[in-house]
Parts: sequence; C-alpha cells; structure tokens
Amino acid sequence: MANSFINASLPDTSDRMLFAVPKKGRLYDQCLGLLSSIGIEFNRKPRHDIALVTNMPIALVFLPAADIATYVAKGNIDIGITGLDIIRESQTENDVAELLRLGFGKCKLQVQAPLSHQGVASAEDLVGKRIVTSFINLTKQRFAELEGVSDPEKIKTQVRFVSGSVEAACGLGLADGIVDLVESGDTMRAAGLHAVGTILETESVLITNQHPRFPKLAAIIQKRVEGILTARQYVLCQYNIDRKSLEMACRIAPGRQAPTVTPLEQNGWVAVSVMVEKKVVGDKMDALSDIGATDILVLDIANARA
Ligand SMILES: Nc1ncnc2c1ncn2[C@@H]1O[C@H](COP(=O)(O)OP(=O)(O)OP(=O)(O)O)[C@@H](O)[C@H]1O
Ligand SMILES: O=P(O)(O)OC[C@H]1O[C@H](OP(=O)(O)OP(=O)(O)O)[C@H](O)[C@@H]1O
Repeated sequence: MANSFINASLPDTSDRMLFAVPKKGRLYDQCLGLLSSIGIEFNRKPRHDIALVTNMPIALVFLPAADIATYVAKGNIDIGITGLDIIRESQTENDVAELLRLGFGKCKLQVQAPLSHQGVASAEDLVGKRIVTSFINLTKQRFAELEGVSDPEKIKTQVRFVSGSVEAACGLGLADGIVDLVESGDTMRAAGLHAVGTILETESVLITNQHPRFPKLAAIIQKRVEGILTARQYVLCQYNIDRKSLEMACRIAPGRQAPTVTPLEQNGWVAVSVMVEKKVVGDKMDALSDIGATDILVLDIANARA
C-alpha cells in the first residue's frame, strides 16, 4: 500500500491520495490539460517530482510513463495515467483496475522492417532474426506466437532491448527489424522502415490499484474525467421546429438521454436542445434543416456530468 514520502525535505503526503502523472514525453501536455480541466490546482517547484494539490487531498507524483503501471500495481501509488502498452509490457494488467480510456496517446505497437529488405513482408519473415525494441515482453510474446512456442524465453528470434530511438537500430546494423510505437508513421518512414505487423493498439488510461486506499476520492476523479471526456465528445445543438416535425427531429438527433423541448411563444413551435456527437454534428444539422428546423445553433460544452 502507498507510503508517504519519508524525507524531511519532501512534503507530507501521508493523508493524501498519490496520483501519478507522466513527467515528460508524449502524454505530458495532455495530462496537464486534463488535470486542469477537472479542477486540480497545484504548484510544482522546479525539479520537484511531487506537488501537493491545493484544493483536494491529493499529491501529484511526476514519474516516467513507463514506470507508472508498476507503482500503481504494487500500491505505492493510488491512481495514475499511463499507456495501455505500458500496462501490457509491465505485465501489470491483473494488478491494476482500468477506470477509463482517455482518448489521447493513441498509437500502435508495430513490427517494422527496412523497406530495402524486400524479403520481409510480414512479421513471420523476421522469425529467427534480430529484433530491437523497448517492448521486450510484448515482442517476445508475439514472436513466441509466431514460432508456436509456449515459453517466450525459448524463442529463437533474438530480441534485444534499447531504451529509445529504436528506429535507428536497423540502419546502424544492430537489428533486422524493430518493434516500436507508430502514430503518424513519420518517424518510421524517416528511418526507411515500413510496418509489417501490429502487436497492439494503445491509448492512455486512468488506472488505480485493485484495492485503492482512497476509493471515494478515486471515484470522484473518475466521474470528473468522464465529464470532461463527454464534454469533449459532444456539442449542444439547439434549434426551433414545428411541433409536427418534432418526432422526426428526435429520430435524427435523439441525444444521450432525450432532447429538452420547450414551447415557443410562436404557436405550434418548440425549441429543442440536444447533445450531439461532435463528429456527426454537420450531418445532423443538414438533416434537421431539411425537415424545417430553423435557428440551428451549436454550442461547445465546457463540462458535463451524467
Ligand atoms: N507517437 C506517439 N503518439 C501517441 N502516443 C504515443 C506516441 N509515442 C508514445 N506514446 C504514448 O506515450 C507513452 C510514453 O511514451 P514517450 O515516448 O512519451 O515516453 P518517454 O520515454 O517517457 O518520453 P521521451 O520519449 O520524451 O523520453 C507511450 O508508452 C505511449 O503510450
Ligand atoms: O509515428 P510517429 O508520429 O512518428 O510517432 C512515433 C514515435 O513516437 C515515439 O517516440 P517519441 O517521439 O515520443 O520519442 P522517443 O523515441 O524518445 O520515445 C515512438 O517511440 C516513435 O519513435
């Protein structure tokens, strides 16, 4: 279970929920944005990796993303944000509870090979060859599947760890193929590589220990984050329509629960307010307009609660 940091120069965190956040890298900015959106306020001193939240009994702990799942699994940290890839690689999926998928940090863990090696068209073609990766466990598991071997430690494919800039390994002669994360594919293409197989699709997740020390506080954080995710996913659409067309309009945009309908001063007309998924709002507006809706407005939602 989580301990307070026992060090006179560190703040007292003994009665606070410890919340781990990536200290740098791809997830950092999005995580800070999310913390701010859910109303978490803190002051972080330069070079300090612990920051006390000023408006909740929480201490933020800034850690490498790759270590967060392990700390949460072991109970040294109560709640945290990291990638699904990291949970799977650190083999902690049975010791952490996944509260929410956060919709950022989306990418794929892919097997990649040099474009110049024309004989390699699939991951199978790399069986028995040299693979370099930061994801040793997931890579060994995939090659064990490809080799039909039950113990990943008994594969004939040589899997070697490097901590970063994995894409350089083939060009430098250390590897015949690599396994690394791909989002846009720019890094892969810049290194003269192409994807020959996908091991995992990943995104960032909010996790807790299976037996959290502060379950009520963790539930509050989960609710707040859910609210922000909903707000990011939906817009509020408002329009006026003849009551005769209301049923049809509600079929076009049924909302999350149901539209709010308010009578207008104009006889037989109503004003409707409804949540619509951002990605389809253009189509919905067109369809509402086609059946006679007027004054169709779309408003951003700052926050939401189910
Ligand atoms: N290109 C990417 N696009 C989206 N998400 C990514 C990308 N690269 C990594 N991630 C996600 O972010 C997590 C942390 O990766 P990142 O490369 O930022 O780690 P880091 O090693 O802590 O940072 P740095 O690369 O700055 O040393 C990954 O495990 C993955 O979940
Ligand atoms: O497909 P892309 O959009 O190019 O993204 C993929 C790159 O992003 C990650 O590395 P990052 O840039 O975070 O740095 P790192 O290599 O130091 O981990 C990943 O390891 C890839 O190298």
